[in-house]
Amino acid sequence: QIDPGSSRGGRTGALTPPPFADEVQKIDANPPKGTRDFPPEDMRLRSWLFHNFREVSRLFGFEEVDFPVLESEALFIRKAGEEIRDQLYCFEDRGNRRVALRPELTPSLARLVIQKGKSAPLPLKWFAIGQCWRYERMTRGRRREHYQWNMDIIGVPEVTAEAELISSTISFFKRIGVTASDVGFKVSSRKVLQEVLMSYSVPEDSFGRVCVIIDKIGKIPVEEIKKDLKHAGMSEVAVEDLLQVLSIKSLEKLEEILGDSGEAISDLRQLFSLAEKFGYSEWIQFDASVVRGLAYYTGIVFEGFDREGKLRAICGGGRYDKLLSTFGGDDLPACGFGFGDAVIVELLKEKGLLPKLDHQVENIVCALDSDLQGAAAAVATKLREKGQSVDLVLEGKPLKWVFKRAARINAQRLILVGLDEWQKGMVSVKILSSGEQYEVKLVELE
Ligand SMILES: OCc1cccc(Br)n1
Repeated sequence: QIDPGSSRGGRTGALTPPPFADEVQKIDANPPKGTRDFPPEDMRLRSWLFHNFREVSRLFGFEEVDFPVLESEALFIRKAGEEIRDQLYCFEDRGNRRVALRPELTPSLARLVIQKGKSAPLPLKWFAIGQCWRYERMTRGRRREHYQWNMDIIGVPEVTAEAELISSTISFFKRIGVTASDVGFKVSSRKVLQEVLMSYSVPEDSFGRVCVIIDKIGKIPVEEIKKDLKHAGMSEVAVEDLLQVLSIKSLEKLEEILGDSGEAISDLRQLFSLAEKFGYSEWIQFDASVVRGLAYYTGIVFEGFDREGKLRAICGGGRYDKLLSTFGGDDLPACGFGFGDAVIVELLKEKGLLPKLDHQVENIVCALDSDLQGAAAAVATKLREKGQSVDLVLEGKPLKWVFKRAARINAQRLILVGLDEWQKGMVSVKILSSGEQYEVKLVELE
């Protein structure tokens, strides 16, 4: 609030710099590199997206949770060489604590599950929508923040949990007009990998690291993949054999290699059978190469992709049965997915599925005389108390300006408060789409 006595107090006062500013410093109006503002038109799209995230979560009986954007850095320190670690947005706070802007939501969810302990009866079905951060070198011009929708089921060891989660993402796609011709899910299990690595006696503690390397297949040259795998302790033969297995695209072929008695095959067979019952078989396919880039997955993993192959993964997730115990919690089975807010919008643009979302107001209320500003406020309040949206014109403006604003905000009705009508307890109403105009008693204004 500027002191009315100051040089800027009155509307007509000369616009000289206020006494407290030693110099006028023009700030950079853009947000920090890699981050976005959400002006109204973008915020309407984001709100529409989040509304659909929330609606699907509600339909699946999930409860919303949230966590701080700032977490202890320790939550994300894993030694598997993940990209998410290299790009951690971390710093030391004024209390000399190592903290980080969360790069994902799952570790926070695991922390909250541990914190709640037995007070949160299993199974937990929680969802969250939160902003996640990474410090990406801007040479790649990529974003440093995005919003992620996460759905997680804690306490269910059966593959029914993964089948339910995939069903929820497909429900989301269908709600916004995306079909199985646009998007598919590659599904596999890290137990496939585990069974191959065990047959070559690759140490268990290399597992996470090997998964992170394999997730780079298709993103970096295969020679680099092979070099990294050998560096992670795999023999030449093991590497060749593993890459052979990862190229398998059918469960029958996989069974030939792994046999039909392992957990990997049994989990996958059960998942594909459940997909049939859920009615989404056309959306999913087995693809042994999908491992996802997070070290903590231990079983089924899945990834939503655009069938035209133009975009990065749209969403992804899987089972992470060991994460809670690595945080010192109980050995609880868990699975979940993350669904970012950016790639999906690129897909909607590609498919011409962006919704038309205009700002809309039911009423614009305007006093025809400055002495009636209070009366106009009373009319606005009455309508708002009836649940109607009102844009109240807050200053004396010519009618031409009012009509222009009414058009810009897509107002349905213009309500004019004029002296003659007001003295009769009436206002004049104009339906802007038809031009119909009438006077109505204030007490009867609906
Ligand atoms: O999908 C990985 C990720 C994490 C944080 C921020 C952004 Br943008 N992307």
